[in-house]
Amino acid sequence: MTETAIATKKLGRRYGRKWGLKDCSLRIPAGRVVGLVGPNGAGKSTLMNMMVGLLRPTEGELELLGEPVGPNSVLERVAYIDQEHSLYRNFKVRDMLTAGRMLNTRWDQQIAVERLRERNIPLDRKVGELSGGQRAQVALAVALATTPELLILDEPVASLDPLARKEMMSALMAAKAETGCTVVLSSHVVSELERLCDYLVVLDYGQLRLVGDIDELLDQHRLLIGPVPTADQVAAGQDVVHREDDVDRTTLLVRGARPVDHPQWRVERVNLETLVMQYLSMAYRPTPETVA
Ligand SMILES: Nc1ncnc2c1ncn2[C@@H]1O[C@H](COP(=O)(O)OP(=O)(O)OP(=O)(O)O)[C@@H](O)[C@H]1O
Repeated sequence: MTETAIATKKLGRRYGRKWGLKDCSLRIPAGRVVGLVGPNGAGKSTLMNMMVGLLRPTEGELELLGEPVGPNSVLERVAYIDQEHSLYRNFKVRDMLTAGRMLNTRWDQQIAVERLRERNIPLDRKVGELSGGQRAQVALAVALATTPELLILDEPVASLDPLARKEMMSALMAAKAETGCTVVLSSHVVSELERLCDYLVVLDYGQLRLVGDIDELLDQHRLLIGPVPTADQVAAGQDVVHREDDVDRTTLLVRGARPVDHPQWRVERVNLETLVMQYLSMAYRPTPETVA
């Protein structure tokens, strides 16, 4: 097992004159559950598609599990589930397994069959006749039967109702616990990822905004809250990520908070949703090439 699941160096992808992702350098340890977060158009799918070999980088380097991404390479050790759950709707479930077996050298039929039996999903049913939640479970069973070391899911629960969402998330957590593989999943909704993920990547306008172990990120940041007139003075001694002025109080998100020597100011821990929202609303002006 390699220690690093994903390593990128100045990775970028351009569509015509516009960059979908630019200058992305990160290193993610193996065995983590990684939440890839950002608003519409942030570059999440662009990054994921490069990881699974569907898009070529325009510039930079990309290694998965210690190997550069390319045909007949590390991709055999990587499974991908896209937003449509990567299934042929006219195939019977059994046919999906046959296709999986023929296309993957690392295929383990028993993993798929057992998972589907546990969820009462009949093998002779057409994929298109299953519910959305069942289709998601078939996609996960097929992906896990390829015995991946890295499992990448592009918004796996976006199209599901709340119950199917919960079932898919539980199935993912159980699969992660059983196999120990690294999981990367994208979402717009931070609260959806909070219970599942222990590592975070935040993208916006094709730029990497924040990356790290979630507990460490939460420990490194604090909210300082106090009266507006003294805000400049307090902010001057801190590494301020984001500042919000209301009528009578200022909230500062700071990194590595230094002691605040001011009785009217209080220091609070930040939750993940606030942390991400404040990084996303940091003053940032996209360059002309990164906007449509
Ligand atoms: N095939 C394409 N041709 C031109 N521009 C593209 C193409 N695919 C993506 N883009 C642009 O690249 C940027 C990043 O898109 P991407 O799909 O990676 O974002 P995303 O974070 O996955 O968004 P969403 O959450 O809406 O799926 C966007 O501005 C998008 O318009």
